[in-house]
Amino acid sequence: MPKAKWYAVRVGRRPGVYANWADAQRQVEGYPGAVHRSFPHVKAAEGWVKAGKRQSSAAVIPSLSRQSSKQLVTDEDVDADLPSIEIAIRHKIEKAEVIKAQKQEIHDNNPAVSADPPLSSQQQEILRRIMNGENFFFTGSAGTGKSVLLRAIIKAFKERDEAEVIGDEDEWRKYLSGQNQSKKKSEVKRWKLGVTASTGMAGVNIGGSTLHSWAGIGLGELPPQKLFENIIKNKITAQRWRTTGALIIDEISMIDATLFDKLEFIGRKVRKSEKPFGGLQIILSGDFFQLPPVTKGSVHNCSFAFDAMSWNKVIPWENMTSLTRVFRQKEDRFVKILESMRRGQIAKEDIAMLRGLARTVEYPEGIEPVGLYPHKAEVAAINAQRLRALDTPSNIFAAFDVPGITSRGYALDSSQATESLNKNTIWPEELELKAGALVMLVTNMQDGILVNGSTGTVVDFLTISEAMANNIHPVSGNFGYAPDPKVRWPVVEFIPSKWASGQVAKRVVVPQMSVDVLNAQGKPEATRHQIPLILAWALTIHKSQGQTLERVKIDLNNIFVEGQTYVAISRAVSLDTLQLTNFSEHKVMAHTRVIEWSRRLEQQQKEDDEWDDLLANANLDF
Ligand SMILES: Nc1ncnc2c1ncn2[C@@H]1O[C@H](COP(=O)(O)OP(=O)(O)OP(=O)(O)O)[C@@H](O)[C@H]1O
Repeated sequence: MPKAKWYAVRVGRRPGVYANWADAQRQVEGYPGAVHRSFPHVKAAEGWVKAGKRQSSAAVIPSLSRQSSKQLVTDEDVDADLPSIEIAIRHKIEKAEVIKAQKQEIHDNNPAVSADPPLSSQQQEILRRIMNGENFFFTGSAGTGKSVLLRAIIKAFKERDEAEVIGDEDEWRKYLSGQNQSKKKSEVKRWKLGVTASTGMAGVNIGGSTLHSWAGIGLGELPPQKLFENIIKNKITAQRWRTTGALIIDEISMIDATLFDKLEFIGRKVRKSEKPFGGLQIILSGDFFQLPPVTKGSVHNCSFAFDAMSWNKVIPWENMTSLTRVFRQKEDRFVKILESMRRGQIAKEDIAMLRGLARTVEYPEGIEPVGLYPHKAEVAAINAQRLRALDTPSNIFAAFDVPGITSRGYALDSSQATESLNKNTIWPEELELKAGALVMLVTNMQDGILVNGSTGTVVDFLTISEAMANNIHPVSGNFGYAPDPKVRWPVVEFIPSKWASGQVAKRVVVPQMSVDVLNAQGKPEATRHQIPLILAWALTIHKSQGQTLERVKIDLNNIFVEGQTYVAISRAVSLDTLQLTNFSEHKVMAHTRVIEWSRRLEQQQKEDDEWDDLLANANLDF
């Protein structure tokens, strides 16, 4: 007899529980932001639908209570008239339920996974070798598709080891605490792939955690033996080290040599194997010519991961590859300039040409470029001043943060969750918007057209139904909760992404969505519900790393570290849409040790290629 299934529609035309998919499908198909799933028991399905109703009201209360403009709330909105103490009490009660329901949700809404292009043959070959179990380091200039390849690797692991990729934390806990002994150890699901990055923001971008949190090393400053002893005291962390099959570390350029060696030592000790990292497969990605490790002393004297004593044992020369094809920029001259700038060089004729880019670029749709600056303080001041200058009403959207569990198994409180989200994501705790504001999207949309870095202007504030009545659709992302139908969300006119897709300008409504800071088990440590926009008149170069900006204005006046000029300029897609002020030859800086090391890598690759050609052409008749 086939198993019974109940179809629960939380958000759709008529929310409820349906006995067959055809009925449920009618409620969700084509419905923006529809949320549904199936259950084996009717009670569970009903409970999930009810929990959804509570969640969606709880989710918007904090936003409503802090909106400065009444105009945002429609007349039927009763919550807005409740006394604030009553709202606070209701919020507290409902929050507990929200957290409970939140934990049940499988977080497959990874914002990083949008429609990526097919891999090039070089990307495919690296993917093949990694899936074959080899340790690997792939690098390449900005825009050569490192992030695209990384997402493909994560996807391939997930498809191959489906059930085991994330593992079941609760099952592990039970097993480790002596419950659940009916199962053999080999039957308990376990983690297979560690997805990490050197910084929280890079971790969020690939749907992973920080390397520090995965490894359970805190700041990583203790001696290696002490770190090892601390790790084995925490069963969850120790088991993670022992049972992970492969570990991804993105933005490896920001990990220093000492930390790399410490981690390699811990790998051997915890996994009781003398193989590098104790046999854990290591997959590294990053560009040493971009931003260097954050060091306590002078940034110019930092040590890089490739300086580590264990580096060559972990990654032999033949397992390091530089991606060669630049996809972000299409103009040959721009690609060549960037390539030499990456190495700290610039030709005389290019200096003159780059100085000439100080002009103002006029754009047909009137949407301004994003400004990139080295320092946080100047960014905040510019955005605040530009917003103040607009005489349209101000609308403030407060984030709703939900605490989760840390990698070590501790529950965060709400202020810790907010702290973690502020540190590890770019999503604002409070977002003030006005019609006329220049904004940037901070997540990838599922259509693959609007991406992290797409910019546009706020043109209006509308509820979802008002927007739909005007043929303006919500962005195609994962909302976490259904967008509150009573709130007037910003309508944004995004610039045409000709370079990415050949599409024309898009006017869309951007409601509240969600972002997770994940713990090492792939579960949320903290979740923020907020509109995924930031003000974009100014942005730090640091935060722009990894982004593609169609229109960009860069001021190099206060550049202070190697790689900064290169990171900033390589965000642009063409020289026509780049405005560059305060450019001078000495602002182009690359770290001398990175230059030397990279030369050796290229030399090695050249020799390998020559050998391959030689062998291919040789008449080897054995
Ligand atoms: N195989 C490919 N075919 C076509 N376009 C690609 C391919 N790989 C990457 N791209 C595109 O090139 C752009 C840059 O890709 P990506 O962000 O992965 O580069 P990156 O090397 O990670 O850059 P950065 O170092 O600046 O972060 C993206 O728009 C991406 O969609």
